[in-house]
Amino acid sequence: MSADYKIAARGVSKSFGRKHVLRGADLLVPRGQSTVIIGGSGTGKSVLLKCILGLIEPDAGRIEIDGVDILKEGPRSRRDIRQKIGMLFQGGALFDSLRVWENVAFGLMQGERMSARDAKPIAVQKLGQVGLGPDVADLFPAELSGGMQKRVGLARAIAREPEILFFDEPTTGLDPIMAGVINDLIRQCVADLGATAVTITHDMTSVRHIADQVAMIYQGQFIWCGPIGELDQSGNAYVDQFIHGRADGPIALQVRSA
Ligand SMILES: Nc1ncnc2c1ncn2[C@@H]1O[C@H](COP(=O)(O)OP(=O)(O)OP(=O)(O)O)[C@@H](O)[C@H]1O
Repeated sequence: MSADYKIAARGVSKSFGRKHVLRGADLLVPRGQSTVIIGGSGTGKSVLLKCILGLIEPDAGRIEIDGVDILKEGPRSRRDIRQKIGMLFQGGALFDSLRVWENVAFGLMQGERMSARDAKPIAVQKLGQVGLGPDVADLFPAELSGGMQKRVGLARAIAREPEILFFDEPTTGLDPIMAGVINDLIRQCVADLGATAVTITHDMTSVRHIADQVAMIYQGQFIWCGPIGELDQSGNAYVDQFIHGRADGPIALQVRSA
């Protein structure tokens, strides 16, 4: 049954001390589609992606990738599974001491043992895909604007053409035109490479542009999941309030009563 899904997270829970961040989160990610996770700040979206990536160990639940429960696998197998995933972290997470092209080519050179000579042209081509010219390749991250660093992070995520792509707020800090370019690129990765994409974003324009499926998380659980075409008629008051950015509604009431 899970084989229809590239990723199946079931009953995933994670607490940090007394803070219960994920409380039995269930998320099914269809193969070769673009899933977008929406939800308020601090609701556990990044923590869930990090659990799937194996960077955070959940307290309970199952996480299957291609039908394999990764939580039951040993370190080597987990590493192999992680190789399938390209990730754009929220802050870019670039290596300051490496040049831009070395950052982009990092996975190619470390994971696939490609020589610098072979990897550099691929890095330059990926930089081109995110709208950065070859002159940027030899710079260091500190010499770039925040938006440019984000695009470098994106080029790094897609460099190895992974089967799974995670994007944590890919358009935050970008101007609207560049955000459009990045949204197109995410769609292109899914359409042309057949990748399975999971994106976290607060940008509703982006949601409508890139999502096949939308999942909304609230208080550590997924409370609605459906095709993008049904988002406006979800019949869920929490979803409605969130997508329209209304101050009043069940979410605000929860905040006030907290
Ligand atoms: N390693 C950690 N140790 C302790 N607390 C953590 C850790 N990682 C995350 N948290 C806490 O878990 C909660 C959820 O964090 P998370 O980054 O998943 O939120 P988010 O939904 O991605 O929010 P945003 O939209 O603001 O990025 C936060 O309160 C955060 O402080």
